[in-house]
Amino acid sequence: MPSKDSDHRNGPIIPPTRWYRSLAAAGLHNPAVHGPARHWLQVEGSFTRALQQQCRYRFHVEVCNEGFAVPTLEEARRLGLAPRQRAWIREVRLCGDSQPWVLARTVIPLACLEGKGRRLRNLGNKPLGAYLFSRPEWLRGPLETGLCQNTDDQQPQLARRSLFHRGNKALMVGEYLLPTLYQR
Ligand SMILES: C=C(O[C@@H]1C=C(C(=O)O)C=C[C@H]1O)C(=O)O
Repeated sequence: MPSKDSDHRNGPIIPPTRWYRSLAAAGLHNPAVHGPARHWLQVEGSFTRALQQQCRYRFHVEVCNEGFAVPTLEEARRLGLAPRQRAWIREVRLCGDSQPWVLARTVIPLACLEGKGRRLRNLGNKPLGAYLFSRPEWLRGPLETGLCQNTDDQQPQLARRSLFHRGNKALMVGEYLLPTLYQR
């Protein structure tokens, strides 16, 4: 997938991340999960909605990359996909009051794009959360906590992700918190 953000000069990028089943498990490796980011790592319901509530004047979604691409091996395993199987991958910045607050990466397997799911390819700047949370057939699984593997303090350090299920189909949403969100 062509990347518009192939280096840090263009702003934060989605880093390699190690995923844990719970906040407590991640906390054994990095106690920062219990700091000011903790609230955001545990938000239930729509993350978009929670961010909108923090804005003084404007929330918006900026699409960075969107298209068919091969998920990482770890993502493919988590979603039960064959290695090298392509999926629709959407990477965005969730911005509050014109500042990037969260980077998000969503992996949508081909099976999810069939039928009504084809709309998932045409979200543009509309938040995915508005789509998922207005359709009761989509159910969220448990939240995982991620520890990002980099040292630059402008980059995401902590993340969360979950699968959304519709029947036997699932897509995966990862949200990478930028320090600008929780160090305000
Ligand atoms: C899953 C949600 O959707 C949000 C919107 C996204 C997008 O538009 O690509 C990505 C991740 C989310 O934080 C949510 O609001 O909970």
